[in-house]
Amino acid sequence: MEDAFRRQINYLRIAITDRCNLRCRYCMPATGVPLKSHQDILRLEEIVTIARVAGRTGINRIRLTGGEPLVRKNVVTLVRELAKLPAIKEVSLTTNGIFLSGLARALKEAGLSRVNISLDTLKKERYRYITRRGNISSVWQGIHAALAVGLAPVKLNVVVTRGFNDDEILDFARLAQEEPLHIRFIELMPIGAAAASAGGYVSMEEIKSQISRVYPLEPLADLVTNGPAVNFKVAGGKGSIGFISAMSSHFCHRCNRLRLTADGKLRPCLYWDGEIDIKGPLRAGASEAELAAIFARAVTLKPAEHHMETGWRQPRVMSQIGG
Ligand SMILES: Nc1nc2c(ncn2[C@@H]2O[C@H](COP(=O)(O)OP(=O)(O)OP(=O)(O)O)[C@@H](O)[C@H]2O)c(=O)[nH]1
Ligand SMILES: C[S@@+](CC[C@H](N)C(=O)[O-])C[C@H]1O[C@@H](n2cnc3c(N)ncnc32)[C@H](O)[C@@H]1O
Ligand code: SF4
Ligand code: SF4
Repeated sequence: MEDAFRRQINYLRIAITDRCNLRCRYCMPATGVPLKSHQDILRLEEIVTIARVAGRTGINRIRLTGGEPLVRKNVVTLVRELAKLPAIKEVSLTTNGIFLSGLARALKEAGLSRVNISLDTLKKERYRYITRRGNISSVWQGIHAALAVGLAPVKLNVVVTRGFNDDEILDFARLAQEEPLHIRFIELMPIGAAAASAGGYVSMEEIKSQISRVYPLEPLADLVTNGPAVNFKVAGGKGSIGFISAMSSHFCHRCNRLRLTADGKLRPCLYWDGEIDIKGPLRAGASEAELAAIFARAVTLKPAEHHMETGWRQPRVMSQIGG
């Protein structure tokens, strides 16, 4: 589908749960967020129906996110059903990695293509601090399991926060040189729990110039991606380095996506709060053609770009949108 700004929309991010086993400080409050009832959350077969309809409208790549997608019961079955849909060329996953080691093989066998794993620090105590409860060893077990079963390329998402983990930029760059890991530095977006951080992000240019002084970077075109990262090779390295510059140099002009929230709303943009209910019509018996028309309407509502610099006045936090 083409939107009003001539962008091709072919990618759907599905938040399969609003629950999470962590409480990352920039993502949600310490107390968590009020969870939707079981009844309000899309059932797995409903997600598959919506994905099949999405396929009719030109969506051919799906990413599962959340909340934490691996806390959803039967996530492997869901991946298997989605990967079987003829129109869908790729099913990928964004996860905090804590439960990945036990699921990686089954996910791969079910048809998952690849994983992005969130890891903001290499230090055990810092990891516990930023996630308010996580054990970094479990994440490393997940990363190794993903590499072992071939959920490649394995990407690590690193949200950089000034004064917290910006002293680890070179350590992550070294990791990209020594291991087949693709490190993506993400500018902190002032959304949800991070709403007060507008302007406080560490820019891609700042990170890149710090890295370039030690590790020469060359543009890299062939890393599998459906997303906003700009990627570089580290000279002589096994992995790569990417930048997701949502704030300093946004990529909205090449936006290709819609989002589906766990409670069944189609969201045309990460930032804007316009949402269209698709769960209601689905449960009321709408045909697949009628549901496809809802997708088409969501695409027409996509804005040209975000305006995160003007703040965040919405009730949702990031875990309720899926990142
Ligand atoms: N501003 C903005 N940020 C996004 C968008 N999509 C993803 N992000 C952010 O990019 C970061 C990485 O997202 P991932 O879930 O790993 O997905 P991706 O980078 O699109 O995935 P690849 O296909 O591997 O490139 C997260 O912090 C997301 O919140 C988007 O449409 N707009
Ligand atoms: C909301 S999480 C959901 C998936 C999974 N729980 C995880 O952490 O990977 C998706 C991505 O959004 C990122 N994220 C969350 N809040 C963010 C913010 N305010 N700015 C930038 N990225 C953010 C996370 O670091 C993660 O990589
Ligand atoms: S970033 Fe992911 S792991 Fe962390 S609290 Fe948000 S949803 Fe959970
Ligand atoms: S902020 Fe909105 S318009 Fe910009 S890339 Fe993300 S979803 Fe697309």
